[in-house]
Amino acid sequence: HDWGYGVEDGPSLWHQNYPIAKGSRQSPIDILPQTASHDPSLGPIALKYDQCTSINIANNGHSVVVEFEDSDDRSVIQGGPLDNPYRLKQFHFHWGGKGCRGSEHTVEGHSYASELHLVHWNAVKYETFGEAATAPDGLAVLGIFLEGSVTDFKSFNPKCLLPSSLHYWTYLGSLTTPPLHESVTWIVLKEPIAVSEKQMSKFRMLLFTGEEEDQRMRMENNFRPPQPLKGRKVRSSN
Ligand SMILES: NS(=O)(=O)c1nc2c(F)c(F)c(F)c(F)c2s1
Ligand SMILES: [Zn+2]
Repeated sequence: HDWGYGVEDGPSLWHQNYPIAKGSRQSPIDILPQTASHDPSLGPIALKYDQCTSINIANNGHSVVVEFEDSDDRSVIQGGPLDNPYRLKQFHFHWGGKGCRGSEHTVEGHSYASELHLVHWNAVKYETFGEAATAPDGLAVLGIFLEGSVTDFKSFNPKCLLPSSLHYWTYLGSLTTPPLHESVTWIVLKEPIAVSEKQMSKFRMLLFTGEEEDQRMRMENNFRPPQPLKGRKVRSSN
């Protein structure tokens, strides 16, 4: 891969191969709740994951990704800032090496141990995920913070990964990994979910490299730091 999270290929160098890294709607951002404008026209988000069909789970060298069958509207997110339903394509995580750094979005400078991204695409307007991924209203990613605490969570359907409250912040942004397309309507839930240190340690056992490579690189700190807001408005649901 021509990018990573190390000293030679990390986020501060991505602009060399991906100039949009310095674009006007990059993600993640630091969310300031006090300056987020409450928008009463923002309705609740609706998640329909009941018939969700996961296909596989893989280590793609940057994260652990669970892919879903997206040939129809069986698993969609709609409502909130979205004008039509967006189909669930995959979910994946970002995390740190230890402690509470690891999330991509931060809230008043506060990081969480990890961040779950549920990636959806606008199949009403676009034929394929690839096409949607380059369109300004092509993707909707639901971000959920994971906070370390002593609890356990069972194997899951994404539905049970959700916190009790679906209150959210929303803003127009980008993919947080190359190609960094500015195609994402971000919906970040305010309430984190709890995961145990044991679960976090399982993430950290994943490798950036293949098992067979001699330099076993532990996968950790696979998060991009917050990017300039550049005049964007962050809106808050009620
Ligand atoms: N971290 S993210 O913004 O949710 C996110 N990045 C990417 C990405 F770079 C891709 F190439 C891709 F195919 C994705 F589906 C996502 S999803
Ligand atoms: Zn992500």
